[in-house]
Amino acid sequence: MVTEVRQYGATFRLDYSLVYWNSRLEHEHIRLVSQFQTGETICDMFCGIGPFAIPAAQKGCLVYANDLNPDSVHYLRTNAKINKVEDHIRAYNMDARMFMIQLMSPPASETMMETRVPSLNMCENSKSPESGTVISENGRSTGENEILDTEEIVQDDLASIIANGAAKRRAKICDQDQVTEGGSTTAASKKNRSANKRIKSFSSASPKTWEHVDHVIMNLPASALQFLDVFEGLLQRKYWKGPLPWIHCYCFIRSTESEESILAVAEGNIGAKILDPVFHWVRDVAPNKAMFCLSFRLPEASCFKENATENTAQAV
Ligand SMILES: C[S@@+](CC[C@H](N)C(=O)[O-])C[C@H]1O[C@@H](n2cnc3c(N)ncnc32)[C@H](O)[C@@H]1O
Repeated sequence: MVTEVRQYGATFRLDYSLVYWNSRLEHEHIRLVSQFQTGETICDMFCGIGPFAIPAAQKGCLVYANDLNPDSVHYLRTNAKINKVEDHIRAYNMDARMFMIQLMSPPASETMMETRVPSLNMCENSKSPESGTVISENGRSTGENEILDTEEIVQDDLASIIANGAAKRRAKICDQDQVTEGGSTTAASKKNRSANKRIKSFSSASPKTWEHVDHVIMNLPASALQFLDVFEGLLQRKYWKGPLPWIHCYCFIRSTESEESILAVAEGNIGAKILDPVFHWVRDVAPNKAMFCLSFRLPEASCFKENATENTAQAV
């Protein structure tokens, strides 16, 4: 059932049977976006059909928006067009951990004139490395995701990345014209050539996400806390410029839990102490359960951990 809803001046087209939508979050979407400044770079790890991404883009932010549900990404793109903000939105269809790893990995050819920008590896065609990673909050279809059309992420590495935690990985991005799909290899050179043309056409205008992003949105309240481990060792100190990003991680707090216990879980997953956390009550979802947004600046001790280890190893 395709319908259109309006939120604060933006129009959203969606099919309720295929994607997640909750009108009760309207105020929260706008509250968070009001914290963003024009020109900032935003990563939305669980974007749905774009209720954060579209207003942020309307505000003049550049938004890297990802969802594992291909139908969500389809409607995200549709909504970007309807609201005339396509230029400010980069859409991805992959697992949220892989999305962050890919965005934050500098391309091998950083120093070359023609920089390949992993952040532009947008997923009309992308493959989730773990089909089992769809969380029930996606609301709907798990759908088979597609294939990365410009770069190959080696599947074994991705599996070990997830298994070992973000601190032990760096996604491999290869300069090959072939894309591996579930063990078989598909020739994709023609497709890649056209994709690369697309990349070159706007890579100069895109910020280097491995150098800076301002905010990361994680609205998957039942399990976003578990995804915080992706930040451990995610950034490379030698590339990063400016302040570290704000993380906005949605979660549920039950009557048996407290802000302190949730913070302990977040710190355990991120592998560092979180300074000055801000808990914002969003809404009660049940008599004993409320939705909150935990916002904090990514701790240096977490995101540069891998580099610290590497440096130590080198020194030895
Ligand atoms: C609670 S909805 C939030 C959607 C949107 N941000 C909003 O506020 O309406 C969570 C979204 O996360 C997506 N999702 C679930 N598991 C995911 C994963 N592992 N990686 C990326 N997206 C995922 C779902 O498809 C769903 O659209």
